[in-house]
Amino acid sequence: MTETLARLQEVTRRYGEVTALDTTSLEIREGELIGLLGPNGAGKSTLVNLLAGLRRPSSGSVSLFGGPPGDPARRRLLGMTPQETGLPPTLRVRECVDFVAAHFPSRADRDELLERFGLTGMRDRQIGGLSGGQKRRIAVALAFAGRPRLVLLDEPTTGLDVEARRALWEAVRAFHADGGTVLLTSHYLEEIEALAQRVVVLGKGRVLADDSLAAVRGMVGVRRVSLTAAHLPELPGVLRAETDGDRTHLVTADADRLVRELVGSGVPFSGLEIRATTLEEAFLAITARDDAPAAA
Ligand SMILES: Nc1ncnc2c1ncn2[C@@H]1O[C@H](COP(=O)(O)OP(=O)(O)OP(=O)(O)O)[C@@H](O)[C@H]1O
Repeated sequence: MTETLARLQEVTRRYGEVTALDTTSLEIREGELIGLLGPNGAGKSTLVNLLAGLRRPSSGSVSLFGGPPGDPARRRLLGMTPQETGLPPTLRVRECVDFVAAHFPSRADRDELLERFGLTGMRDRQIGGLSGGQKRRIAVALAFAGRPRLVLLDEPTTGLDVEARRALWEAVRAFHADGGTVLLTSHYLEEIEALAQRVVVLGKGRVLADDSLAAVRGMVGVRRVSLTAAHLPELPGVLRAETDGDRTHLVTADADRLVRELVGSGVPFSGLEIRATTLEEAFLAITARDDAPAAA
């Protein structure tokens, strides 16, 4: 049976009046690559910090490798890149990797690690002289320095250009292919689609969906209806509308009804296309549904 590496059970975390996580349960099993998706303030960082033992729950329980996350022996099996990191500016890149690795009993090969994250060319440079994106790449690489079993990456590629982002995805994939387990949060839906097998959608501190990428899309059943028309009447069930040149794109949970109404309205249109949604559209539909008043 696959081992559970980390678990939140009915966890609530409050900051004063704000409930950042609301009776949330989640299990991370060995070998998974989980994408944690949610709008600003959904509770993603709070969840990551609870798993890393940096915060304690207001109620409920959190376990990491079968015990309390604050326990140093357990923390040594965990790699983490928080949302914001400060790196010592006077250390050289290789020195910084060695310094972090020295805290772990099992260490990644430094030069291999630098190579994997595209940092070989800057190994002898002082961190203070590097760009924000370069520092971010180092901060992510450091999460892997102690050969962790589980890695938590909180928005790992924020601020990186496309090339650096792709290099980092490759490194995460390679770690996962070697049997590593990863939980990553991201605002880049493309990133979740590119990496994750399981998607957890958080909204207002609650798990709105926890399933495979395909299932999360299927669950909301959202379709994108595109057409060209000079003028469109009011149509039912439109979750979002966008125009792109002369094309109009309508996101809806009931494409059949929308098209019936459109045809019934007698308005001329052409180039009708209906397709499955991207994760972004599915995600917007899930969170929109959560905001909607309960059906009578
Ligand atoms: N230290 C804190 N003190 C007070 N409120 C906090 C604190 N940390 C988080 N919060 C609040 O808890 C809620 C969840 O925040 P959290 O940072 O976990 O969300 P997030 O999903 O990571 O957001 P983002 O995508 O913007 O990083 C927010 O309303 C936030 O303002």
